[in-house]
Amino acid sequence: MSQDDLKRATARAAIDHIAPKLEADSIIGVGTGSTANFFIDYLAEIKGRFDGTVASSDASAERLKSHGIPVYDLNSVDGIQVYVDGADEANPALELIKGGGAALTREKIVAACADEFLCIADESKWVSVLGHFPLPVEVIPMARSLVARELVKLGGDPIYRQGVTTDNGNVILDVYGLQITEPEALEAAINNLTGVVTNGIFARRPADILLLGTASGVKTFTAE
Ligand SMILES: O=C[C@H](O)[C@H](O)[C@H](O)COP(=O)(O)O
Repeated sequence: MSQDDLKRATARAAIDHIAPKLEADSIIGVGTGSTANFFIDYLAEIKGRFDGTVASSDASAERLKSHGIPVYDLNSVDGIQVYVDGADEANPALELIKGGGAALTREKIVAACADEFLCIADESKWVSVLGHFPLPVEVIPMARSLVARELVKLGGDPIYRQGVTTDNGNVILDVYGLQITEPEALEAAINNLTGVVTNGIFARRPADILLLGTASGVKTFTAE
């Protein structure tokens, strides 16, 4: 089975998970990335069984609209029933690293609004300790060097992601070399640096459920 097959399987499982709970006024939060894209394509098969979506990126909004699925501004909806998104890493507490596609800030905002956060990922994303994947940090452009120096003091090796501007007009530093043994503390410490918009650790708001695509089928995890 290819990695894409595993992503498709977990995206399909997400549809099976949410479909029975949908109502005519349901709003679904939709994430960003290749796994989320498979989810969007399957979501099109059940459009009309929910009201619409809130997207975590311009790219996902465009893909949703291309399928004729309504996309709302977050400020115009009362709540989000479920948020479905991929991840770059997930640990047994369902804490995540996200932002490989530079969408981390809007993803974190939509996740924070959601009653349930359903993470969909292939088994390559499963780790015991977060940090092998370089941690994305969204930074106000003029603060890039300042924040990079502070990240070095925290033990990381930040690399500027050349040529990438986020949907919010900011830049990304990818931080290598972190062994994230205390995700919630590091998430808070990095977010507290002047010039940081947010970082890709999702520990304050971890996933509620992880659907992990494996060679032996999709496995369901809840936080330990
Ligand atoms: O910014 C991007 C998001 O955090 C993605 O959810 C994450 O990078 C996983 O993407 P993919 O499903 O393509 O592996």
